[in-house]
Amino acid sequence: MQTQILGYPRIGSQRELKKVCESYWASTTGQKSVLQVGRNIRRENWELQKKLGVDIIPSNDFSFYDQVLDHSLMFGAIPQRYNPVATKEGNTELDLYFAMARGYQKDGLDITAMEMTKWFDTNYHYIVPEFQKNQAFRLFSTKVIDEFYEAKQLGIVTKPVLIGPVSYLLLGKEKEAGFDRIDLLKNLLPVYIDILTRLQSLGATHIQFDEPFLVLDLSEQEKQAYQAAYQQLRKAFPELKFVLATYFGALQDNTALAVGLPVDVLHIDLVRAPEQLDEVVDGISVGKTLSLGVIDGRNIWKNDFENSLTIINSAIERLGKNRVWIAPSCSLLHSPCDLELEKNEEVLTAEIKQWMAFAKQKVAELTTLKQLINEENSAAVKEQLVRNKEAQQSRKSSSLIHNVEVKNRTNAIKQSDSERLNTFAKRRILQQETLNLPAFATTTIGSFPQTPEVRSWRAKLKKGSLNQEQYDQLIAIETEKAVRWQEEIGLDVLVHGEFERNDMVEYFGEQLDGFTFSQNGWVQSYGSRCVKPPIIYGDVARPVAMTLQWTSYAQSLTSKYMKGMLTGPVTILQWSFVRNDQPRSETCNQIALAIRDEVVDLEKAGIKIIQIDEPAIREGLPLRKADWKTYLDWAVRAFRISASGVQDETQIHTHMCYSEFNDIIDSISAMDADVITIETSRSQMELLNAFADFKYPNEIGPGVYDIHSPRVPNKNEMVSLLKKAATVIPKEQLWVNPDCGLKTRGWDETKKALIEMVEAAKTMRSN
Ligand SMILES: Nc1nc2c(c(=O)[nH]1)N[C@@H](CNc1ccc(C(=O)N[C@@H](CCC(=O)N[C@@H](CCC(=O)N[C@@H](CCC(=O)O)C(=O)O)C(=O)O)C(=O)O)cc1)CN2
Ligand code: MET
Ligand SMILES: [Zn+2]
Repeated sequence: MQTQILGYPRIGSQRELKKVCESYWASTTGQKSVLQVGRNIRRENWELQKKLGVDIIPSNDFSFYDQVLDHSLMFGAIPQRYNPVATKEGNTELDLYFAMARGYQKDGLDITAMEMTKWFDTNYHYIVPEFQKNQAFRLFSTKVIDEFYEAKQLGIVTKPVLIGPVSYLLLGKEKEAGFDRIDLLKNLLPVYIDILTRLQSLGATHIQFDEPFLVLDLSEQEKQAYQAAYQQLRKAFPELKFVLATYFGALQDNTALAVGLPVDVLHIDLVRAPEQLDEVVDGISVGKTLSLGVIDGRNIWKNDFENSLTIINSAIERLGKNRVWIAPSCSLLHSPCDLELEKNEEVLTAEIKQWMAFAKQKVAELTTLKQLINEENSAAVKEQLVRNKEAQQSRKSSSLIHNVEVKNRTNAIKQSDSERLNTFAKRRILQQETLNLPAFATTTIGSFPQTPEVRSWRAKLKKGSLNQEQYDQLIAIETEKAVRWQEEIGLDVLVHGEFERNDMVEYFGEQLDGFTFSQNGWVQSYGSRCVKPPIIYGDVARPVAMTLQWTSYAQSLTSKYMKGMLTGPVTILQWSFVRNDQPRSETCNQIALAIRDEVVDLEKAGIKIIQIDEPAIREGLPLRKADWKTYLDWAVRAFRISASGVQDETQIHTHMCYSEFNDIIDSISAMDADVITIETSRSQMELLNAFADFKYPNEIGPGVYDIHSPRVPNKNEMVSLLKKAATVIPKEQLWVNPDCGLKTRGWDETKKALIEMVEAAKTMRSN
């Protein structure tokens, strides 16, 4: 029995990649150091996996920004608008690559970035491939080949990881009418063949194809594409061992398809979908190996060895040891790097830490499981099993986890707790009277630039070189500056800027019972941006108000409306590492009650507009349609519980980004927020159609500019987006705002862009 890894975190255990990329973008370091950091991270990852005893180690799981974008560059799927960047003297392939990811606004060029969206149900974002009708593909970037060679030079023969051809096409988007992207398969396969030819000649023996779409609902045509693609690849490479990786769910009705594809190893996710084991084992043909994803790649809890051994042994009984591999459930991209770096017991106590495993520890667990199976039962290995049992037992019986009051309160939630007092139609009249806002009211989504300076104050507070009072003073000044500036440029509804928050989820987690934290448990979210998801280990409660002080302070500075700014229960749940000992819905209700109390406190303090962000509500949607309703019912209800403790006059906003709303618009509507702000600019208002078709009754702020790119939009382009919006949504319902918060931007570009945005709103009013 062998072990494999599908992918390893690539940010570096000290976020080296983030740091060097950001310096490169700021022109404070050269390309050489970027490439060097990349090489270092790859080497460390390979050598670590080797040292920890992994049999099949991946390559090409590294990326400077995003693995899907890597593939677009590899296949030469480079939108034409980047030609000037590609041909400009002095620009390298990496410059072209970053231009596609982030847009390009220099040397007199002004080119928008490619769209970004969520990677399945994770908080990772990928760059969406753009396809034209007669899209041609050719081998452009040789990264996968170079990295295989690089590892080989280090003495490690790796398994190159490719996104499979069908999933790659399905991840993309048609940029003109008149074709279906799946029909591009025939153009694409020759490039795969070219790549595999080169890899094989360099000595590759195994190739991993990631085909996560196999756990989604597939059309007949897509199923046929799978057959066609893998038969053609198999025919071209009878010798190479193909590892087909599925993850994030069960194969279900695609089981027959998946087990029938001409590959050598099939990987399945047995953490998300343990129930699929029997059916897959039944179906898999002689000669094929099954890779069991038994270690959770999406959470930080220690593996339960006894449970895993049962699963593995049951597969071995029927397939034999030679036809079974074991692995983490999915790429470890979604796990933090190394628990050993967590040394501060005041942050993460020893009791809770012993229940956890990060990427490196998961790799070690994998080897231990293999040793236990292969009966390399040295005393040390047996000892591991005993200690693992103790850790599981300690968690089950810990007094830290349960809070009777919280359980009683969630059990007592009534229907009326999730309902506003009156319908939106009635509330709207009252809110208009109270608030008296202009048409095309302008606002922002909450955060203003988290400059290195602001972050450094927090770092100093942690280190003790600033005390709480000094820190608060600095934040107060920054907040006041932001308030004054918003007044000056004439925004209608102001925000306090979120300067006091490290992250919109972690900040709340830090103030809630039942949460703990890591100091260095970073996970890539997109590009160089990382999150440090809080860890929910027990029942959640709010001991004291969380945002009252800063919101009230900001409101006291101005006679304009200050929006209260909260993160909603579904998003806090979705962006945390959650308990696996109770249903997610239960944890979500506990959080909802905590947020509800905060909303009520803000209202009491005179805050008239309160935004409850739910950017992750779409992301949490199950991958299979059959499971949607159950999820949407509890998720929408949790949001409504958090929002319904207030009077009709209090205006509740919500905000979402990266959301394909078409298929869940009724649930979005059922959230019954008075105003929803959404991300629409990168898709040119396309997303609004769902709201228009549904005749969405409440107010909407479609984002008029992309905040993920440093590019500054001008007034005219925002006016034209707003005009486009006004053709599908009655203008009385429209707000004007950016796509999302501005924390990742600098002040210079933020100021310029918002001044243009306010001007755009004025133009709309005068039309
Ligand atoms: N959780 C979450 N998920 C989300 C979003 C989000 O905002 N939060 N937004 C969407 C897009 N994703 C995003 C994810 C991360 C960031 C982001 O800005 N991340 C920051 C880190 C934010 C943070 O936690 N900052 C901390 C720690 C900052 C830090 O790095 N400190 C330095 C020290 C700084 C110094 O000495 O000056 C260090 O620890 O080394 C703070 O401000 O306190 C980053 O990567 O740079 C933005 C968007 C979707 N998913
Ligand atoms: N209020 C948050 C902000 O402006 C919402 C972000 S959604 C990812 O940063
Ligand atoms: Zn957002």
